[in-house]
Amino acid sequence: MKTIYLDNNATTRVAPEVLEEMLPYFSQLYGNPSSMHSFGGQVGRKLREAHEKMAALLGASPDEIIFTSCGTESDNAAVRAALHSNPDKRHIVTSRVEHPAIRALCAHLATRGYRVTELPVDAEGRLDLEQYRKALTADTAVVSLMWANNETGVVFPVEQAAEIAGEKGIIFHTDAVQAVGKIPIDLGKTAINMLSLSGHKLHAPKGVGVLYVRRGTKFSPFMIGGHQEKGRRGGTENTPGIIGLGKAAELAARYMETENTVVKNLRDRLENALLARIPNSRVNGDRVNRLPNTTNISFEFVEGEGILLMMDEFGICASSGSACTSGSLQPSHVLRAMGVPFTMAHGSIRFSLSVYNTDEEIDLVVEKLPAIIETLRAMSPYWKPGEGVCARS
Ligand SMILES: Cc1ncc(COP(=O)(O)O)c(C=O)c1O
Ligand code: FES
Repeated sequence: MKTIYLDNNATTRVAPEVLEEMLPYFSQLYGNPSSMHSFGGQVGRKLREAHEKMAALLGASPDEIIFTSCGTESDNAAVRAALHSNPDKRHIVTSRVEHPAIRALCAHLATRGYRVTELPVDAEGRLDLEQYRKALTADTAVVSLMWANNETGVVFPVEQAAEIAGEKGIIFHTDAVQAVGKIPIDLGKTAINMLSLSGHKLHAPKGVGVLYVRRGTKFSPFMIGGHQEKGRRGGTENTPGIIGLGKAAELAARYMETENTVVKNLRDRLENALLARIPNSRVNGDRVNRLPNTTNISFEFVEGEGILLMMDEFGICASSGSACTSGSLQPSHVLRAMGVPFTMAHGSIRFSLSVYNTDEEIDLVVEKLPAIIETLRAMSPYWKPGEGVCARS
C-alpha cells in the first residue's frame, strides 16, 4: 500500500538531494572538522558552507548560525542564555500555545523562581499585541513566542512583537521550527535576537537544529565543552546532519514559492472539499495568517484517534489534536487555549502537506474521509447534530 504522508509538521522526508550531499561524510570523508590535517580540514570547510547556506535562507550572517542537536535544544539554549545574561530579571513572557520545548521549559523555570506569563490567544489562535505589550515589565528578561503554530499553522506577528520587546531592551526569541522554509524570513530586517529551527521539519534528517543568535546579543553556551561552533555549542559536530541541513536550507529557498502556490493550493483544495462534503466540520485557527501547508479540521462528534486509525488502513498519515495518546482525556492545549468546544476539539485532525504531495493523494483523502466520518458517527450514540456531547467525555 502506498503511504500518503500528510504529517509533515511532525517530521518530513529527507530530500534525495540532501541525502546525496550527506552520504560521503559518513564513510569516506569522516575526518574531524577540528583536526589540523587536511583530511579533517575539508570537512571543516563543508561545515562553514552549511553556515553560509543557512544564513542565506534566514537573511543572517554565517557567524550568527549555531548548529545544535534539535529544535528542543535550540529553544532551551535560547531561553536559558537570555536568563543567564539578565541575572537580575525573573520574568518570562510566552504564550499558551507554545510547543512543549518552550512550554515545559517555562513550567520548569517557574519552579526555579521565575515568573512566567503565558499570553492567551483568541478563538482563531491569534495573539493580541496590546495585551502582549502590557505584559512586558521592567523585570522581563526574555520573550519567547513561536513564529507559527505546529498544530494549527497560525502565524504570530513575531516581527512586530520583537520590535516592541527591543524598544524595552528585552531579549526576543522565536521558535520558528514550523515557519522556516514555509514563509519568507529575513532576520536582518527584524529585531529578533534568537531563533530556533529544526532540520527534520525541513527535509533534513532528525537530530540537527539551528539556533540563530543576532550579533551583539549576549550568549552563554548551553552545552559547555570544546570550542566547536565558535565556543557557543561544545561537542563534536554532527557533520553529515549539518551538511544535510545546509543543503536543505538551499532547497527550502528554492521551494519557498512552490510551498506558497502549489502546496497551498493542494491544502486549500483538501480543506474546501472536506468542509463541503462532511457536515459539522470546521477549520481551527485563523485561515488568513496561516502556514501554506497546514490545516486543522474538526469533525464534530467523533474521536480523532478513530479517524486516524481508519485513515491508516488506506495508508493516510495525519495527526490528531486530542491528547488521549498521552493518557489524558483532554484535547490539545492549543485547541483548549482557543476555546474550541470539546465536541469539536476531540475530533480534530491536522493535515500538513509538503512539496512531495500530489493531486492524486489529495483526491484519495477527499474520496475516503467522508465515509470514515460517517461510519464513526454511526457508531457514536452522541451523533445528534446540535446537541453536542463527546462520545467519551
Ligand atoms: C514548534 C515546534 N518547536 C519545537 C519542536 C521540537 O523540535 P525537535 O523535534 O527538533 O526537538 C517542534 C517539533 O515538533 C515544533 O513543532
Ligand atoms: S480526545 Fe479522546 S476522549 Fe476526547
